[in-house]
Amino acid sequence: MSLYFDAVAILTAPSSGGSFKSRIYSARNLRASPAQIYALTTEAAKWDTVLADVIDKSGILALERKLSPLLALLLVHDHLLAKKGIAAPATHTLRQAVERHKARLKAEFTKARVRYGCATVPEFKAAVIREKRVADGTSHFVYPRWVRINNVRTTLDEQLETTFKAYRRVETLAELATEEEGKPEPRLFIDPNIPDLVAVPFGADFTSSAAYKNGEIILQDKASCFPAYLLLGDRGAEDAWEGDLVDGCAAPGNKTTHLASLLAKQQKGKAKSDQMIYSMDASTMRSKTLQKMVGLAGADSVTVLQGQDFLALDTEDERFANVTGLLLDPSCSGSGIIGRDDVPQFTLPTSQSKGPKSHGKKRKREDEEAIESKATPGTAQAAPTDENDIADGVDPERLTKLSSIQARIVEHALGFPSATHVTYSTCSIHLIENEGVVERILNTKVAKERGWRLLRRDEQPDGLRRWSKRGVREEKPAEGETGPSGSVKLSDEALEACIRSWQGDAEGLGGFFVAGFVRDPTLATVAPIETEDENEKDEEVADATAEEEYEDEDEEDWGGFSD
Ligand SMILES: C[S@@+](CC[C@H](N)C(=O)[O-])C[C@H]1O[C@@H](n2cnc3c(N)ncnc32)[C@H](O)[C@@H]1O
Repeated sequence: MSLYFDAVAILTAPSSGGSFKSRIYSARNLRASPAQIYALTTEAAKWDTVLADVIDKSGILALERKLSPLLALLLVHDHLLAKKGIAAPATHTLRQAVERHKARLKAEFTKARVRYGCATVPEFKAAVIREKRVADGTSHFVYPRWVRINNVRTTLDEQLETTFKAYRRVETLAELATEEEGKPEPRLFIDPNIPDLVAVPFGADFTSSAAYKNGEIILQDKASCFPAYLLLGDRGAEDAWEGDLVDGCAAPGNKTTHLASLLAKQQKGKAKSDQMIYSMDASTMRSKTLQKMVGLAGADSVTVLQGQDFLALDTEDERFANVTGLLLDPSCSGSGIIGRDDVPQFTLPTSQSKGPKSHGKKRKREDEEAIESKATPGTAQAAPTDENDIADGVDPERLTKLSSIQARIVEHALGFPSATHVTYSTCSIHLIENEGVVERILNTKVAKERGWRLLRRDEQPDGLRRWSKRGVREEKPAEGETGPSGSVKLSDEALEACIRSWQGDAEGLGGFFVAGFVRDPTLATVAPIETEDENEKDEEVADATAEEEYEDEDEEDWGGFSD
């Protein structure tokens, strides 16, 4: 089936649970690539009110009987806004049904842009998005576009002089959301917590900039930058990180490339180091994305182990003898991701045609088959929200299984012979996947035997020490709602060591959790300690691992998309 018919089918199917993205990736019977369907539907949804108006005013639904309102909206989106236009041969009947009216459509679109007082399409897009946020009551949330500077290829100063030259620096995040008359002024906020991270207004689009295409800048949400910074900190050339690193659950590669960037910065001015970053992902498809992103970022220090299950990595393997730091960001419920469960809702054109003439139920198969998936925008990097594509939902059983795997993964990391620092992170808001895993880890045999403890707040890198959102002791559903609940028995100091972020506040982030573990030989016990019934634990983990499907294994080759 074609891109547009697939998109219509996905958008009109009854909900089968899970996030919109996971529904696309797990759907069978689709002809177009899931990445293209996702990009088309999410992009078109941003423009729905404008496109519905343009279609209504141009009157094409009354004239083109083959077009349903939703199909017309998707086709007109690509006709007016996709670089290559509609993804179908020029002779295709549906493409012709839209292109016959191109002068009218273009004129109505231009009139709409002028009505919004915008000189360019990107400005128009930003204005439309702003208007929608006011309409749905989320305009007070600040969700900027976060941009990380890749020190492997460039520096913050260099980018301020080039990519962001026309940007005016503002002192607060809120100023990025300020409404302005006429042409919005490009504004830039330099983040006070994460080095080399900046924020720009949400509508800013860098996907066609040289810096983005060359991997000099990487679109990565702020909270997603916490783990690598927590691991490698504010070191300089004098006290640079020693030893190799492992990123055990790495695709699409945001945190791996961040590790490489931090190492590159620490080593500036020093002779080329032979330090290695071993980066892996159990999913072979996602490993390809990882490999691409590492290449784009110029991260030569990274060796990608494609399709490698971190749990199957032999801690005693000689290659890893010098691994001192590990970053673990395993699959999680993704409950902290903004807009995760939103199936795009479309405002549709209203002037409907009287319906297809005689094709009826037997819509011409050739129509569908002739449409090829070639026009939906593709970009060079992963979108920030691509980090967690697998698990979803708040089914308590699922959360318990996820937390078992998460704990098992961190526990495995603590067993690397030379490891001194480990970080564990999720983009989940649930206690069981966060503080619950930390509590479990601190009670493991390996943690006690080897003297692992939490990296205290006062030991954390400056920017994270100053971050105020910390671990929680209890999770309770809000009044009148159902949801996971639970509590942990961690000390106040341990909860202060845990770092959190939440959706819907003035920080401009989604829900995220990270904790650092550090090995303190003075705490190591001599005799092994049994903390749990080992057999029972192994069985539980084996069950959970067996059920942790890599749903994305069927993904077609990743084409990338902007959010
Ligand atoms: C949250 S995503 C990682 C995002 C990544 N750290 C980033 O910043 O771009 C979790 C990844 O862990 C991978 N994964 C899950 N279990 C794994 C395992 N046992 N070994 C290796 N990778 C695993 C999944 O395939 C998925 O790509």
